[in-house]
Amino acid sequence: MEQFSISKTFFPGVPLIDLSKPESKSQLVKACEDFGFFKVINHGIPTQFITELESEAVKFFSLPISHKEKTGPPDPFGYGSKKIGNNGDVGWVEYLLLNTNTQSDYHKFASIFGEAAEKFRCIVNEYVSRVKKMACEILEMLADGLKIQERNGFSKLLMDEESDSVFRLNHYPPCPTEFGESSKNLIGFGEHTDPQIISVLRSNNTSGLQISLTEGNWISIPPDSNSFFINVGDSLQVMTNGRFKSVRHRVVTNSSKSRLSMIYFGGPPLSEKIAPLPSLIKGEDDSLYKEFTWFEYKKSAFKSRLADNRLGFFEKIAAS
Ligand SMILES: C=C1C[C@]23C[C@H]1CC[C@H]2[C@@]12CCC[C@@](C)(C(=O)O1)[C@H]2[C@@H]3C(=O)O
Ligand SMILES: O=C(O)CCC(=O)C(=O)O
Ligand SMILES: [Fe+2]
Repeated sequence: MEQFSISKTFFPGVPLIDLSKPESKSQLVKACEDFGFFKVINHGIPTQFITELESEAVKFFSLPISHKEKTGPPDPFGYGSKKIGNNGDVGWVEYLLLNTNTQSDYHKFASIFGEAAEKFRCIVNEYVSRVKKMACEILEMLADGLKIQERNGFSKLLMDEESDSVFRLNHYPPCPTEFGESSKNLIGFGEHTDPQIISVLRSNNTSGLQISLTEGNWISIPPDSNSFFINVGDSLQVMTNGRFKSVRHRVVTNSSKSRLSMIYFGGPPLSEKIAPLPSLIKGEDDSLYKEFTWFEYKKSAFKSRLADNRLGFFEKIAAS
């Protein structure tokens, strides 16, 4: 028993997956089963699209607060600072939440960027479409690796015109304190799991991201601005009937450098039923989860606190 728990908490390091290698398919499946978290290289996204967006983001966050606030509060899209969600969570972070399918937020940016608003939106759109394509390729390799008949079983949900996906820019300013060391554990973004199917994160070279594989133990993830970090979301955990794990993660502040991250959250259409794929269970009765749509899950998620176990509410209680 003792040995088991030790081996369960042993973390050999972030799985590094080279998407150009044929063996990456089985490595992806293993990483999703073991940790729900991995890093990809040879992802095919030219650096130019990443650095261009990064410099737009830097420009945006360096605007005076009064300007930035004109694009907020996040309703749910727009600029937000410190407050995360609607239920009392706060962090040492400012962010921009954007819709990936419509330009409904465009007017908000036009008011502060003027003509540059169009350029900003173009750069975001270009980046999002590339990252989404990569996310779909990964989801197809995963479906293949799980021997699901429909290779696009997961990816079609992101490809759907109605896909409810989100894009986020997070900026964590340096968080100095008079007491030096004590700023080490300040929270930038509180612990949580992402509700969607898959999240694709790119950050600058400032540390802060941590994942938790066992309660209360946090593993710092070394930053790498040339790679993408991928994490399994709650919806993919459900669609694989718990075989893939939605990873708990958080961001702690840095006392001297600012961290900038950009994240694509690939989600299904609102009306989509989230349930284990038939080939991953013997019968409907073997689903670990009650039936729900993405709309229902999202609604419930937005009523929760960041750290809540959102899936718990949708788990079937084993008959005693
Ligand atoms: C307390 C919160 C804040 C939430 C909703 C709810 C639970 C989880 C948070 C996230 C995490 C992933 C991106 C996001 C956009 C999402 O879909 O779920 C976030 C959202 C927000 O930052 O507004
Ligand atoms: O900003 C980061 O690096 C991660 C933030 C995060 O987990 C999120 O926005 O869901
Ligand atoms: Fe997250």
